[in-house]
Amino acid sequence: MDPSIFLQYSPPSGLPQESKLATYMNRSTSTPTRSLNQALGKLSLESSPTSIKKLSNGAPAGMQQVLIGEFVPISYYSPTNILPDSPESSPPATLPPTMPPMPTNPQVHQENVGGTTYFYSTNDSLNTTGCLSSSASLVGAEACMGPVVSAAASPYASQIYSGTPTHMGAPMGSGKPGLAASFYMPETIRNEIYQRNEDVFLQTDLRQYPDLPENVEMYSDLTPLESAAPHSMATSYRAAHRHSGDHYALRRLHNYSAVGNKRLDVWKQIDHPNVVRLHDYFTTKSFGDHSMVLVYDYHPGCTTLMNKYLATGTQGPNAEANGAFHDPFSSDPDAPRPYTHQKNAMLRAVACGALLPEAVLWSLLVQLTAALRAIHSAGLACRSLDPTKVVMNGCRIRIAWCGVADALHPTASDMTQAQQEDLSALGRLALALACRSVHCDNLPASMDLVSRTYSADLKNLILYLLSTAPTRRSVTDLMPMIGARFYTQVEALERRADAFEEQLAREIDNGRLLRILIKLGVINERPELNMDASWSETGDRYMLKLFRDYLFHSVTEDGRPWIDQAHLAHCLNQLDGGTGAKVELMSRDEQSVLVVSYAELKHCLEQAFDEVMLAAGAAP
Ligand SMILES: Nc1ncnc2c1ncn2[C@@H]1O[C@H](COP(=O)(O)OP(=O)(O)OP(=O)(O)O)[C@@H](O)[C@H]1O
Repeated sequence: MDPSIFLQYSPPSGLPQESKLATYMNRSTSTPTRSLNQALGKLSLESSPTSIKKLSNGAPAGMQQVLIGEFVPISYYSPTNILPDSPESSPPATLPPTMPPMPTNPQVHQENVGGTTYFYSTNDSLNTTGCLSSSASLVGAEACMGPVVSAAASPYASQIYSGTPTHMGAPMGSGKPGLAASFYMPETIRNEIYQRNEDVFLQTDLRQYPDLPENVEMYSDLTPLESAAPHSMATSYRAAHRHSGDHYALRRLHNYSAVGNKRLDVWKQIDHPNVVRLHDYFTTKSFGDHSMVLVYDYHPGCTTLMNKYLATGTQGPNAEANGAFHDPFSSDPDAPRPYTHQKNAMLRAVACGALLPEAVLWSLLVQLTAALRAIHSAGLACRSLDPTKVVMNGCRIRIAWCGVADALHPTASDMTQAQQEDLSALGRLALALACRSVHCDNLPASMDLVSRTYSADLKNLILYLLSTAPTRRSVTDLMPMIGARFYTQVEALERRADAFEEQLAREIDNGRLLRILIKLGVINERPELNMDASWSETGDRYMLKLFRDYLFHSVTEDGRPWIDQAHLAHCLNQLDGGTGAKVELMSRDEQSVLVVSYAELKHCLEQAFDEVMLAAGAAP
């Protein structure tokens, strides 16, 4: 923009009455208090929207075109550019203790430049007000959408995405990652999250289960997790809590006749990342019998270790994809037959790369031993550690349905023996995973495979767990065998946490911008409010309407829509921050330009939205 076009001009008095801005300006009671030069000095043109060429076609005769250089999307993610005058950039401690209200009629200076009228706020307190208003409205917005957070603790100036941290990006000099990669979530994380969401919303055809009760105590929408086997003693369901709507996994024990036992209350206390948490248990007659129901956390997208790593291709959905080991003694006629015995089949598995990498095995073992350590130190035993009762989603495994054995056998008392059996069960599970077969009865052949393929530590750990010596074993004895692999696991988890934190940093502002868009949508072009048909065309709302036009309906010099998503996000961030940066809004009749700060626009937005909310909550 060439400022000389303003400087040479001596302003006429008055606002063109045909301009719709007159409606807004009529509310002003003040007189101009500073010169156009002063006002221009305050303009932040680097981020000004007027770099959009507008009005070239069909501009009324005599009107001065506001022609400014093509808008160049500067680095919107650089805090120095995005918030030139941001009042929020000063530390919260410097804010005045009280919050002066936004003046309803800010002092406005107006200038007509060759037929285009410019309006400037001359209220010097605007910056401060904008800052405070933004804090206030943050609380307002949060109160409307969720828990209130301390506005002062999170100034908006620092809430704009600052780019991928170097420790997450490609190393310098190793070539640029694609632009898309820097804007979008990696496919792996997206797929993982989508898969979980899909699982929660997946509806089973409940006509197949006509006997399912509509409600079971506080739970409804029961969906079987597995097709029921005939004469089954237990059935699993996903269900929604009737009050909170949260999903839970229910385990129903059919024809349950035992009385309650205290161990289930101890199970409820176990809160461990590798144990599916028991929340509640109750007996019910909703299924037509006397059943006991145990209520667990529901982990969407789960599959059992059996299905993931051990089932043959026809049995498990993931098995084929993961190169599952084909059991040489499978009853499946299509399964490859061994030409000699189990050992040969295992060696063939090694040759075709179907065995799990050792790092995966250690990751599973570290998690399982962590779970057992928590369970045993609580004075409990798992009693059912087998691959069908360990579930997995992502890289996390959890022992499922803990406490069911205690519910079924409340009088079983030898806990020490049960814990020893847990360790043996862990040994069998480790061997099965190492051989990728549940048929490891030929122990020498299986151990031979393990020693040929994996480290001595893994072999020793399995031997220790399977040992039948009378000496008492403990899960803590496994620690030296795991050794430094524990650090590998911790490092992998930290890297994963880094990746998720990086994604969170990218997406964290989306909700904030959505809330602003919702507010604008609620206000703009509302046909009428409180019987006032001109509501959206007057006062604060008119400014917002022009801002909406500016944001979404800008056109290039030759009339084509001008769309730059970075610019959109930049403007919405400025609005949310209520910064002192100025924006020039053109009236639709192209006769006037209103120069306002984002602080003023933010105030308008909050006022108008509050009005709508008030009207919405009013008694009919
Ligand atoms: N807490 C949980 N959250 C989500 N899914 C789970 C949970 N626990 C288990 N599952 C899933 O539920 C499905 C059924 O588990 P379940 O143990 O009932 O299998 P099953 O083979 O039918 O065993 P059983 O014959 O003993 O009932 C499995 O696919 C498992 O992945």
